[in-house]
Amino acid sequence: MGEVVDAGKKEANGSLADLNPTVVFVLGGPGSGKGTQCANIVRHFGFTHLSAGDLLRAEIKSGSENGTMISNMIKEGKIVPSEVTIKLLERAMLENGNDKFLIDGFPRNEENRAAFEAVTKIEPSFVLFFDCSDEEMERRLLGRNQGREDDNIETIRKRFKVFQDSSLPVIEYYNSKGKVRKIDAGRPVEEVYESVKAIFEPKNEKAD
Ligand SMILES: Nc1ncnc2c1ncn2[C@@H]1O[C@H](COP(=O)(O)OP(=O)(O)O)[C@@H](O)[C@H]1O
Ligand SMILES: Nc1ccn([C@@H]2O[C@H](COP(=O)(O)OP(=O)(O)O)[C@@H](O)[C@H]2O)c(=O)n1
Repeated sequence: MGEVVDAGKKEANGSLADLNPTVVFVLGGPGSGKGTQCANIVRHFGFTHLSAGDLLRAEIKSGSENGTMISNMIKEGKIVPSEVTIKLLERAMLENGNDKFLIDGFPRNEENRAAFEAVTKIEPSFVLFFDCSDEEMERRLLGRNQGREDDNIETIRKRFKVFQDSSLPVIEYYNSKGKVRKIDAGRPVEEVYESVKAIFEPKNEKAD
Protein backbone atom coordinates (compact mmCIF):
# COMPACT_ATOMS: atom_id res chain seq x y z
CA MET A 1 0.00 0.00 0.00
CA GLY A 2 1.30 3.42 -0.97
CA GLU A 3 1.76 5.98 1.77
CA VAL A 4 1.59 9.72 1.34
CA VAL A 5 4.89 11.09 2.58
CA ASP A 6 5.59 14.76 3.14
CA ALA A 7 8.78 15.05 1.13
CA GLY A 8 9.91 18.13 3.05
CA LYS A 9 9.90 16.38 6.40
CA LYS A 10 11.30 12.90 6.42
CA GLU A 11 10.20 10.50 9.10
CA ALA A 12 12.84 8.91 11.31
CA ASN A 13 12.06 5.35 10.30
CA GLY A 14 13.81 2.10 11.09
CA SER A 15 16.91 1.63 13.15
CA LEU A 16 20.55 2.43 12.69
CA ALA A 17 21.26 -1.29 12.58
CA ASP A 18 19.04 -1.52 9.47
CA LEU A 19 20.68 1.53 7.91
CA ASN A 20 24.18 0.21 8.76
CA PRO A 21 25.82 3.46 7.61
CA THR A 22 29.42 4.16 6.69
CA VAL A 23 30.75 6.64 9.24
CA VAL A 24 33.89 8.76 9.16
CA PHE A 25 34.71 10.72 12.30
CA VAL A 26 36.22 14.15 11.65
CA LEU A 27 38.33 15.33 14.56
CA GLY A 28 40.75 18.17 15.27
CA GLY A 29 41.04 21.12 17.59
CA PRO A 30 38.58 24.01 17.59
CA GLY A 31 39.17 26.04 14.42
CA SER A 32 41.31 23.39 12.71
CA GLY A 33 38.99 23.56 9.67
CA LYS A 34 36.73 20.53 10.19
CA GLY A 35 33.54 22.23 8.99
CA THR A 36 35.28 23.89 6.04
CA GLN A 37 36.75 20.63 4.75
CA CYS A 38 33.55 18.65 5.42
CA ALA A 39 31.69 21.00 3.04
CA ASN A 40 34.18 20.06 0.29
CA ILE A 41 33.92 16.33 0.99
CA VAL A 42 30.11 16.51 0.83
CA ARG A 43 30.27 18.16 -2.61
CA HIS A 44 32.61 15.60 -4.13
CA PHE A 45 31.98 12.34 -2.33
CA GLY A 46 28.26 12.22 -1.48
CA PHE A 47 28.57 12.13 2.29
CA THR A 48 26.13 13.88 4.62
CA HIS A 49 27.85 16.21 7.08
CA LEU A 50 26.67 16.05 10.69
CA SER A 51 28.37 18.51 13.02
CA ALA A 52 27.80 17.61 16.68
CA GLY A 53 28.27 21.27 17.62
CA ASP A 54 25.72 22.44 15.02
CA LEU A 55 23.21 19.84 16.25
CA LEU A 56 23.70 21.00 19.85
CA ARG A 57 23.29 24.67 18.85
CA ALA A 58 20.10 23.80 16.91
CA GLU A 59 18.81 21.99 19.99
CA ILE A 60 19.28 25.16 22.06
CA LYS A 61 17.37 27.19 19.45
CA SER A 62 14.53 24.63 19.30
CA GLY A 63 13.60 25.47 22.89
CA SER A 64 14.35 21.94 24.11
CA GLU A 65 14.33 21.22 27.84
CA ASN A 66 18.08 20.60 27.61
CA GLY A 67 18.70 23.96 25.94
CA THR A 68 19.91 25.87 28.98
CA MET A 69 22.23 23.06 30.08
CA ILE A 70 23.72 22.74 26.57
CA SER A 71 24.14 26.50 26.26
CA ASN A 72 25.97 26.70 29.59
CA MET A 73 28.28 23.82 28.66
CA ILE A 74 29.16 25.39 25.30
CA LYS A 75 29.87 28.79 26.88
CA GLU A 76 32.32 27.03 29.20
CA GLY A 77 33.81 24.88 26.43
CA LYS A 78 32.73 21.74 28.29
CA ILE A 79 31.56 18.52 26.68
CA VAL A 80 27.82 17.89 26.81
CA PRO A 81 26.79 14.49 28.28
CA SER A 82 27.00 11.78 25.62
CA GLU A 83 23.38 10.65 25.79
CA VAL A 84 22.20 14.08 24.65
CA THR A 85 24.62 14.33 21.71
CA ILE A 86 24.19 10.71 20.64
CA LYS A 87 20.38 11.05 20.52
CA LEU A 88 20.79 14.06 18.22
CA LEU A 89 23.25 12.21 15.97
CA GLU A 90 21.06 9.09 15.79
CA ARG A 91 17.98 11.13 14.96
CA ALA A 92 19.83 13.11 12.29
CA MET A 93 21.16 9.94 10.63
CA LEU A 94 17.76 8.24 10.58
CA GLU A 95 15.90 11.33 9.35
CA ASN A 96 18.46 11.93 6.63
CA GLY A 97 18.44 8.43 5.21
CA ASN A 98 21.84 8.66 3.49
CA ASP A 99 24.15 5.78 4.33
CA LYS A 100 27.43 7.78 4.40
CA PHE A 101 28.06 10.27 7.17
CA LEU A 102 30.87 12.58 8.20
CA ILE A 103 30.46 13.00 11.94
CA ASP A 104 32.31 16.21 12.78
CA GLY A 105 33.42 17.11 16.31
CA PHE A 106 32.46 13.75 17.79
CA PRO A 107 33.61 11.70 19.72
CA ARG A 108 35.28 14.38 21.81
CA ASN A 109 36.08 12.30 24.86
CA GLU A 110 36.27 8.69 25.96
CA GLU A 111 32.67 8.81 27.24
CA ASN A 112 31.41 10.02 23.82
CA ARG A 113 33.37 7.26 22.10
CA ALA A 114 32.36 4.35 24.30
CA ALA A 115 28.70 5.39 24.54
CA PHE A 116 28.35 5.84 20.76
CA GLU A 117 29.84 2.41 20.17
CA ALA A 118 27.62 0.79 22.79
CA VAL A 119 24.41 2.47 21.64
CA THR A 120 24.80 2.42 17.85
CA LYS A 121 27.20 -0.53 17.37
CA ILE A 122 28.81 1.58 14.63
CA GLU A 123 32.59 1.44 14.11
CA PRO A 124 34.01 4.32 12.05
CA SER A 125 35.63 3.37 8.73
CA PHE A 126 38.41 5.78 9.65
CA VAL A 127 39.09 8.99 11.54
CA LEU A 128 40.21 12.17 9.77
CA PHE A 129 42.42 14.18 12.10
CA PHE A 130 43.08 17.82 11.28
CA ASP A 131 46.33 18.66 12.99
CA CYS A 132 46.90 22.39 13.52
CA SER A 133 48.88 24.57 15.93
CA ASP A 134 47.09 26.41 18.74
CA GLU A 135 48.38 29.76 17.40
CA GLU A 136 46.80 29.17 13.98
CA MET A 137 43.53 27.81 15.44
CA GLU A 138 43.28 30.82 17.76
CA ARG A 139 43.77 33.21 14.82
CA ARG A 140 41.05 31.43 12.83
CA LEU A 141 38.54 31.29 15.69
CA LEU A 142 38.96 34.97 16.52
CA GLY A 143 38.35 35.76 12.84
CA ARG A 144 35.43 33.35 12.32
CA ASN A 145 32.73 35.99 12.78
CA GLN A 146 29.80 33.63 13.16
CA GLY A 147 28.62 35.32 16.33
CA ARG A 148 29.41 32.25 18.40
CA GLU A 149 29.41 32.81 22.15
CA ASP A 150 32.36 30.46 22.56
CA ASP A 151 34.66 32.21 20.06
CA ASN A 152 36.16 34.53 22.67
CA ILE A 153 39.71 34.20 23.96
CA GLU A 154 38.71 33.01 27.44
CA THR A 155 36.50 30.16 26.17
CA ILE A 156 38.91 29.36 23.32
CA ARG A 157 41.69 28.64 25.87
CA LYS A 158 39.32 26.34 27.79
CA ARG A 159 38.37 24.52 24.56
CA PHE A 160 42.06 24.01 23.73
CA LYS A 161 42.62 22.44 27.15
CA VAL A 162 39.61 20.14 26.78
CA PHE A 163 40.92 19.13 23.35
CA GLN A 164 44.37 18.30 24.78
CA ASP A 165 43.10 16.49 27.86
CA SER A 166 39.98 14.72 26.55
CA SER A 167 39.91 14.61 22.75
CA LEU A 168 43.53 13.75 21.91
CA PRO A 169 43.29 10.48 23.88
CA VAL A 170 40.36 9.45 21.63
CA ILE A 171 42.51 10.13 18.57
CA GLU A 172 45.31 8.08 20.17
CA TYR A 173 42.85 5.24 20.77
CA TYR A 174 41.89 5.13 17.09
CA ASN A 175 45.53 5.55 16.08
CA SER A 176 46.36 2.38 17.99
CA LYS A 177 43.75 0.63 15.83
CA GLY A 178 45.33 1.98 12.63
CA LYS A 179 42.29 4.13 11.86
CA VAL A 180 43.67 7.68 11.95
CA ARG A 181 44.36 9.63 8.75
CA LYS A 182 46.31 12.68 9.91
CA ILE A 183 46.27 15.85 7.82
CA ASP A 184 48.49 18.90 8.21
CA ALA A 185 45.66 21.43 8.58
CA GLY A 186 47.84 24.49 9.04
CA ARG A 187 48.07 25.07 5.27
CA PRO A 188 45.68 27.01 2.98
CA VAL A 189 42.20 25.50 2.50
CA GLU A 190 42.87 24.23 -1.06
CA GLU A 191 46.12 22.52 -0.06
CA VAL A 192 44.48 20.84 2.91
CA TYR A 193 41.69 19.63 0.64
CA GLU A 194 44.17 18.07 -1.79
CA SER A 195 45.35 15.83 1.07
CA VAL A 196 41.78 15.13 2.16
CA LYS A 197 40.71 14.21 -1.38
CA ALA A 198 43.55 11.72 -1.70
CA ILE A 199 42.17 9.85 1.30
CA PHE A 200 38.62 9.61 -0.06
CA GLU A 201 39.49 8.84 -3.68
CA PRO A 202 39.55 5.16 -4.59
CA LYS A 203 43.14 3.98 -4.70
CA ASN A 204 44.64 3.29 -8.13
CA GLU A 205 46.41 0.13 -7.09
CA LYS A 206 49.42 -0.56 -9.27
CA ALA A 207 50.08 -4.13 -10.28
CA ASP A 208 53.65 -5.20 -9.59
N1 LIG B 1 43.07 26.08 5.92
C1 LIG B 1 42.57 27.22 6.41
N2 LIG B 1 43.30 28.36 6.38
C2 LIG B 1 42.80 29.53 6.88
N3 LIG B 1 41.55 29.65 7.42
C3 LIG B 1 40.78 28.56 7.48
C4 LIG B 1 41.24 27.29 6.99
N4 LIG B 1 40.25 26.38 7.18
C5 LIG B 1 39.23 27.04 7.78
N5 LIG B 1 39.52 28.33 7.93
C6 LIG B 1 38.72 29.39 8.58
O1 LIG B 1 38.93 29.21 9.99
C7 LIG B 1 37.71 29.30 10.71
C8 LIG B 1 37.46 27.97 11.43
O2 LIG B 1 37.20 26.96 10.46
P1 LIG B 1 36.05 25.86 10.69
O3 LIG B 1 35.96 25.04 9.45
O4 LIG B 1 34.82 26.55 11.19
O5 LIG B 1 36.76 25.00 11.86
P2 LIG B 1 36.20 23.91 12.87
O6 LIG B 1 34.95 23.32 12.25
O7 LIG B 1 37.30 22.90 12.99
O8 LIG B 1 35.95 24.63 14.16
C9 LIG B 1 36.63 29.67 9.68
O9 LIG B 1 36.47 31.09 9.71
C10 LIG B 1 37.22 29.19 8.36
O10 LIG B 1 36.77 29.97 7.28
N1 LIG C 1 30.73 16.02 20.78
C1 LIG C 1 30.56 17.30 21.15
C2 LIG C 1 30.78 18.36 20.21
C3 LIG C 1 30.64 19.66 20.63
N2 LIG C 1 30.27 19.93 21.90
C4 LIG C 1 30.14 21.31 22.40
O1 LIG C 1 30.04 22.23 21.33
C5 LIG C 1 31.15 23.15 21.37
C6 LIG C 1 31.51 23.60 19.98
O2 LIG C 1 31.92 22.51 19.22
P1 LIG C 1 32.05 22.59 17.62
O3 LIG C 1 32.48 21.24 17.15
O4 LIG C 1 30.82 23.19 17.02
O5 LIG C 1 33.21 23.67 17.36
P2 LIG C 1 34.79 23.69 17.48
O6 LIG C 1 35.08 23.81 18.97
O7 LIG C 1 35.37 22.46 16.89
O8 LIG C 1 35.15 24.94 16.74
C7 LIG C 1 32.23 22.41 22.15
O9 LIG C 1 33.20 23.28 22.73
C8 LIG C 1 31.38 21.71 23.22
O10 LIG C 1 30.98 22.61 24.25
C9 LIG C 1 30.06 18.89 22.81
O11 LIG C 1 29.74 19.12 23.95
N3 LIG C 1 30.19 17.60 22.41
